[in-house]
Amino acid sequence: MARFLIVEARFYDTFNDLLVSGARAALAEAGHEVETICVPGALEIPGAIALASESGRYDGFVALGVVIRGETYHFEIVAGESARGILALTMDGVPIGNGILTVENEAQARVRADPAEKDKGGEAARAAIRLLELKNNFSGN
Ligand SMILES: Nc1c(NC[C@H](O)[C@H](O)[C@H](O)CO)[nH]c(=O)[nH]c1=O
Ligand SMILES: CC(=O)[C@@H](O)COP(=O)(O)O
Repeated sequence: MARFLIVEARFYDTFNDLLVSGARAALAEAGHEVETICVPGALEIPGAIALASESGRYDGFVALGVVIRGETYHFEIVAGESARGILALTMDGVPIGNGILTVENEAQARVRADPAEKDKGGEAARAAIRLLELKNNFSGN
């Protein structure tokens, strides 16, 4: 059993509830413990994971959030830089699954957040589980 932390940017409650539900179901199915914390937006997720990882209290992380395109370039920043920050941590050995939806509208978000549809929350959790398995295998644990 491992301990995972879900770090969610709770920008859209309805979609986040669906994403968290899917991630929790995947982690429970694999027999892992899970805690959840909230941050203001997707840009804060990589920093929150970095801080939590330094604590040594968690084995893996699931990043969840919803970024919906608005009128300005800010979408590219929020979507791209949150992903870049997560990948930088992953490349540094932190098992993270990225379930931050980056979509054009709410209809696209709903289909991807719903565990009965594309289940991107569950998908991100399974990715984090797999990365932790690889980390443990490569380190001989
Ligand atoms: N527009 C969305 C944001 N924007 C907020 C940023 O993520 C960040 O919190 C702010 O720039 C302060 O640093 N965040 C989302 O998660 N989703 C959005 O659609
Ligand atoms: C993804 C965003 O940051 C977006 O929701 C902000 O909307 P806008 O670009 O219209 O300010």
